[in-house]
Amino acid sequence: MADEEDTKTVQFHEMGLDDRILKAIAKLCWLQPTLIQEKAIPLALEGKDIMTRARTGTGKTAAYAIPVIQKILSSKQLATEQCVKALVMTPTKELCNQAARNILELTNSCSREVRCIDVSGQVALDSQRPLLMEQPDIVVGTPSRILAHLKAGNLSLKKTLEMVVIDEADLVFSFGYEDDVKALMDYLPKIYQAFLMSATLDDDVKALKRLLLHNPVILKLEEPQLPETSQLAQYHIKCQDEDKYVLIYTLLKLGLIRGKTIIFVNSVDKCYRLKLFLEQFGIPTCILNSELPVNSRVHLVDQFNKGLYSIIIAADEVALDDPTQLKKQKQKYKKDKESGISRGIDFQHVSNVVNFDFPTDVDSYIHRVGRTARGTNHGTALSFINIDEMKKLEEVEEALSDIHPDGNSVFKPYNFKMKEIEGFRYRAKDAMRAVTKVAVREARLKEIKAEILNSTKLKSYFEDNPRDLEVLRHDRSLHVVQEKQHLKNVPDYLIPPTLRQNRRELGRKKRYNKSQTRSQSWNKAPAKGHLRYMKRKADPLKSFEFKGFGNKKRKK
Ligand SMILES: Nc1ncnc2c1ncn2[C@@H]1O[C@H](COP(=O)(O)OP(=O)(O)OP(=O)(O)O)[C@@H](O)[C@H]1O
Repeated sequence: MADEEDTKTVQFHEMGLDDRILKAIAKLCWLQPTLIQEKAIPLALEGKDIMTRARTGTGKTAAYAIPVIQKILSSKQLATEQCVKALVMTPTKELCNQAARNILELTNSCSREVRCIDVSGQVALDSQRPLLMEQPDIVVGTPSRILAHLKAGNLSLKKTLEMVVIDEADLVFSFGYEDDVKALMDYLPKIYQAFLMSATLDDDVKALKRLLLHNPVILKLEEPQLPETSQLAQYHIKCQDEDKYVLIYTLLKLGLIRGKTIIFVNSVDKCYRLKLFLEQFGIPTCILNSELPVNSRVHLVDQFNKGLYSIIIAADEVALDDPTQLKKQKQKYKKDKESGISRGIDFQHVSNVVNFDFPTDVDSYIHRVGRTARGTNHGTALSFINIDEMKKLEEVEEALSDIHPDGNSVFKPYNFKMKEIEGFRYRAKDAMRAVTKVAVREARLKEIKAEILNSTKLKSYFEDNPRDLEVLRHDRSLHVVQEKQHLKNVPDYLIPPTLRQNRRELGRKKRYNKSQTRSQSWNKAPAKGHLRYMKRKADPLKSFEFKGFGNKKRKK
């Protein structure tokens, strides 16, 4: 009985939270707190400084945002004057933007009683001054941006600040913000409550702790670095480098990878190469890499989250997006090279992560794969492995051995017989021929051009120089790789016999779904459990019998 009491999750409504926060949580459909939220929120409400280490995707943002909002709402009841009460710092603009949006979601029932602004945007300091003069309750920014505002006198925290948060704390120093954080200390009051949130507790986080926290509670959750196999299924396919293109095309075209998908590659060039390749088969994708301006990246992730795109091809190189930090960031660039794009970004409802190129280290694998199976969602990770990458796979296997303490590997092999898809290989070769160096260069230029046209900074320049704008608009690229009708459809004879049934079912399901959508207005909604079962069943990566794939021996 006592044990039952101990293991019972403390629910949100048992934490003494304001009704408006509970309403916002209900709107987000969060049924119960995640482990880190369950542990951190009550301690934070007691006023403790907290340092946490919790796995990626476990809801660390809400673990600090909920108590921060609760404390601000409570202080409002005392009719104190409007002032900045909380400072939230993260190492990149995207993460600032994301934190501010999460805070907004959690305050959307507070009818602007809690105001939060994100000052990390690429605009002049002066243009944000009026916003800061309004004394928002929460200010979000990178350490260098906050320091710049403090130095400019746009922000004053000495008398009013009550809470300081550093999210993704392990990246703060390695992104070159050490001096800024140290300089910032002079502008903070003597007493404040602080939270350090991190996916790892390394020496940098410990140094930050010494700098910012007073006698903190350390919440180091003893949990595997990635979710259990029941939530996250991890597969690998052993293949030659040149097979990767035909494989990804086949898996996508035959519907073996379905739902929102992030395909990771190891270079920006490869992003464009793969995009141009897939487009010829009528598979639309969008690209995410650190070359794109931060606004475009934020916009893209937003559109992906809204469901406008379903496949992102991402090259995870570090996002060196703050010019003032560039030199410092470059010095430590190597350390976080791999995690730049994947770190901390909350791509929502991602069904699959595909490592087209295997990541160069364990951390990077964890951060890439951590983009799926977030919160309480399920997901699948599939890694293409060539012979040279086997050692890296073993390193990841070793690092994730805590998921399967019984000694079994966390990876399941994805038995795919390459010879079954020979017909696809010819088509892939045909498509690959069009992906020349010139075409890739044109595609990159096209993207930069689109960015220039969309740039708000250059708007006034183009107003004064309309001819330049015209030239840019009409300067069409010479080598556009077109979608090819004959490649778009897959004739039946190309499909391996074992997959034909799968394809028929796919077609039937599509027709069934259409008729369901039509009739749903008068039909009773299916039970949630049934929906979950259907979704799992419909996920071919999980439900398909790969082992029988053209294997005559097994048929016996
Ligand atoms: N209690 C909850 N129930 C269900 N989903 C939740 C809950 N809390 C947060 N989430 C969702 O989980 C996802 C991950 O949350 P969040 O980005 O805060 O994780 P994180 O631990 O900060 O990850 P990372 O270390 O990668 O930044 C988000 O989509 C969020 O909406």
